[in-house]
Amino acid sequence: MSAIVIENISKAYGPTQALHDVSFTVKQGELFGLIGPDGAGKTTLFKILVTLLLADKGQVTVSGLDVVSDYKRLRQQIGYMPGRFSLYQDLSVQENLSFFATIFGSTIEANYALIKDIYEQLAPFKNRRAGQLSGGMKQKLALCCALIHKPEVLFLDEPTTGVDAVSRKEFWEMLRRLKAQGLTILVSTPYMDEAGLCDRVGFIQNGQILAIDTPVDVTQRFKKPLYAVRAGSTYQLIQDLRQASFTESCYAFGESLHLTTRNGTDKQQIEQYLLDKKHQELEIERIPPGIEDTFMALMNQQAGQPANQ
Ligand SMILES: Nc1ncnc2c1ncn2[C@@H]1O[C@H](COP(=O)(O)OP(=O)(O)OP(=O)(O)O)[C@@H](O)[C@H]1O
Repeated sequence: MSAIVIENISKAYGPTQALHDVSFTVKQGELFGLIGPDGAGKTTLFKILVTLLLADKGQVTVSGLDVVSDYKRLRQQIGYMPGRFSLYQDLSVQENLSFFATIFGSTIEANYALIKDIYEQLAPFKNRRAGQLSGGMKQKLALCCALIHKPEVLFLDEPTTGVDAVSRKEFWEMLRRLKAQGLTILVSTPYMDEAGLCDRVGFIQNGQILAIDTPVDVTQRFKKPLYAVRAGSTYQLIQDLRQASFTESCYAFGESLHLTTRNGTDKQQIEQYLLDKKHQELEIERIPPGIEDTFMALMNQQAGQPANQ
């Protein structure tokens, strides 16, 4: 059964088309990741899903309730953690949590089981003002506040942006535990490494969904051979590869460059070209595509389309 059903949603702000005919569903109990760069339309979509913004066209139901006609009942059943400003900076940890419980007519004690794991990490700081917590702690408190009325569906808009790597990892472990308790979770992120932690991912760019699939299956859409290339001078390497007639795309990925070629150009031909250009310490390896490679290829495909498509 689907917990979230999005059908043909479009939204414009004046001349900016923020969402263009977006449709997809999220299954009950699923951890679904919406992956896309800044400005892709993630926040706009979240605001429509949590009843804070009206779409120009299309329909959405969450837990079987329409986001427009049933918005009051729906607000009781969803938790929303916006990208910013969800906490009262001058209230303490405990006061923030009590406040959010109270506005939903609940108490911290009533739903403590759901937040216990997370709240225990915050307990030593329960009298500290939210504004004085670290980024990672703020995220944990904001998550507790979004959970305190025991929602069925949780919407998390870029919860790990600006949070250190250790806290990001911990945050995703918390999400897996919440999923195990039956929650449906829709989470957005600009970080590709987090995509692999979701049950399914949707790629969004320029207000359009480019692909939806499991993290493993989505990489099957990347059909061309992919090579990781390294050399003594990465700067010169990228210049030369981008000028090569066989290059379709070439990006820096960590320490190496990821290269896709045209017309079946193989490893020997790439090597010969780079040796002719006097590159040293060359390493060329055929590699399987990752989620980020797939997203980049889909984005390029979209960019290559005429603007009216
Ligand atoms: N209130 C607004 N008025 C005008 N344009 C807006 C408004 N809100 C968003 N936009 C524009 O709509 C597009 C989608 O923005 P949105 O915030 O939904 O994207 P996003 O993927 O959440 O990105 P970010 O992470 O930067 O918030 C962008 O081009 C943005 O500039």
